Amino acid sequence: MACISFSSSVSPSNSIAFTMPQLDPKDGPTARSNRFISCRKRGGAVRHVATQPPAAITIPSTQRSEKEADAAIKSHVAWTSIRRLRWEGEISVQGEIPLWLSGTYLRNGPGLWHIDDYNFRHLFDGYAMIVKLQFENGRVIAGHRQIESDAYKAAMRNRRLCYREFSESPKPGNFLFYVGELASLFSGASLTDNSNTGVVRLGDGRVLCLTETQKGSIVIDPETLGTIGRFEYSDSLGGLIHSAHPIVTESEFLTLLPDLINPGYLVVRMEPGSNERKVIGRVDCRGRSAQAPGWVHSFPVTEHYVIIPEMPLRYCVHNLLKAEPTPLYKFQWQPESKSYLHVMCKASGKIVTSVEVPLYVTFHFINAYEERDKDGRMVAVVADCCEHNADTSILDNLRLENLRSLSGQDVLPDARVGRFRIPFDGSPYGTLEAALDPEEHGRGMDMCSINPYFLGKKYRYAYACGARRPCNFPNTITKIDLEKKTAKNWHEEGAIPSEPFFVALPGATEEDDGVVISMISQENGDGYALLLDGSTLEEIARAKFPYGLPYGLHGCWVPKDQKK
Ligand SMILES: CC1=C(/C=C/C(C)=C/C=C/C(C)=C/C=C/C=C(C)/C=C/C=O)C(C)(C)CCC1
Ligand SMILES: [Fe+2]
Repeated sequence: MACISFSSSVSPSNSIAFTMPQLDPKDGPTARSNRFISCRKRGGAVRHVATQPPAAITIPSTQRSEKEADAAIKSHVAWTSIRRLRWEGEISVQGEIPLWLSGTYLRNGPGLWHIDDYNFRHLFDGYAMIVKLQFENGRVIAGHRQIESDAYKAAMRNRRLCYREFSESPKPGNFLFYVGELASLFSGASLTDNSNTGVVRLGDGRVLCLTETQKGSIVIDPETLGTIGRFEYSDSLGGLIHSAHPIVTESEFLTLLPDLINPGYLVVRMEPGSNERKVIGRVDCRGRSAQAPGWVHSFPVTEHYVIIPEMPLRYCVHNLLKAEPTPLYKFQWQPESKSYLHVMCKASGKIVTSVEVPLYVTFHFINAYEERDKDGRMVAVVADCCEHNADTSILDNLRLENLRSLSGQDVLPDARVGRFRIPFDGSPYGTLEAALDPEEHGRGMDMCSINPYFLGKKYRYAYACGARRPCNFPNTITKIDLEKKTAKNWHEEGAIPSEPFFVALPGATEEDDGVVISMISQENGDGYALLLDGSTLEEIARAKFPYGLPYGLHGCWVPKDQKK
């Protein structure tokens, strides 16, 4: 296998060497209390020195600001670009992996945050990298690979940014250089297809990497991690963007398409084996003063309903096309437009209720369920999310400069499990409260998963990343008990865990019977895959990677024999 390495290293002469990967034809078509049940001290150096220094372009540190240079030296591996385009190999296991765990965990996320000496600004700008953990008979084959989106390939070929990323925009000259027509600036052609936010396995076995642009839906091979090609939606629904988190089950793919022209949302459904989305229904935005729909990074469903969030953090068409970054990137905060939740019947597409709720900021809904009275009549919908206290500052917190330079400082904004209750008695208002005392999880809360069997049903447990303060980023794996209103937290000093992903024991009778998988980026530059017991949150096993892992976002599970 071709392993092309590049470095972001500090040489003794105090100059910073950056070498970027070049596409190689061989690479394919291209409460500090006893709630913390585990806490190991791991010290270590934080200098990152390239193992295979290829022809490096050496840039004297004087060409970069002191702050940037300092951040590059001290940067945690979680915020450091991956050094190799791809790798695969067996990794050794400490502990015991249950033999029933048979299949592949895939995790997607940004892996490359620079082009030569040009450094990206934001965590969400990085070029997508997919990581796999293939579990078989207690062994683990691991690997990673860059996703070959058009945006990534164009950047590698032209050694410059060619598409609009989350916070980065190509200089007009660069874009025209690449695409060549001014009209494209206003057509959406300039938006990225860098599918770095998540990965889903469709009911028919196809695996898609996703971002918020529809064109950024990319089919990959779950075994080789190779990019197969763009997932072409065969309908004519149009539009540029969709929710980054469709609801995917064995029988359907549900998603929301925000309408940026006539503010509203289409709720659409796609069957396994098909590329055609069919409209279930449409809801118009209620925020009268707003000219755009609220950002829908994710949304929840119950057994019979789709919940459409209309958040006061709204898309901004103007910002989508602006060359320079704006404080809220592609969005604007419009509290005067208020917050709403709309409830659509999955079967009829009709809006059954729409309520105003307190202002909120969420990226990730956890789950939702229907509350019924003793006669089976609908009383309310309950919807839970990782809620940022109606404060958008988390987006700024996730700028790479902050992540790299504020490590150990207590700057992570507070978050909670926000529980919405949407009454079905005709009341125009819903409520939003913390589902448990946020101190239980250190007032950090994001990157959640549940037992997928409980999707849309009354549930008790959620797994997420919480905080052990002081910290500038969530640094615990937290199991939330929504019934007892308590949390158990796993923490290791200096470690940054990625989203804890729950895999249920086949035939389990308890909701938390299974394992939790997370990938850990360590302070000393190393990384490992971690398996926790879903019930006790005790460590079952860990398997060390031969290199440090950059932070990743969301994952999915591909059971064995259902990969294709
Ligand atoms: C919005 C548009 C785009 C890109 C959107 C992207 C890449 C959004 C990614 C959002 C993510 C990963 C949110 C995760 C939040 C995690 C949090 C808050 C964790 C907090 C920890 O405390 C483009 C595709 C660039 C263009 C169209 C519009
Ligand atoms: Fe997400």
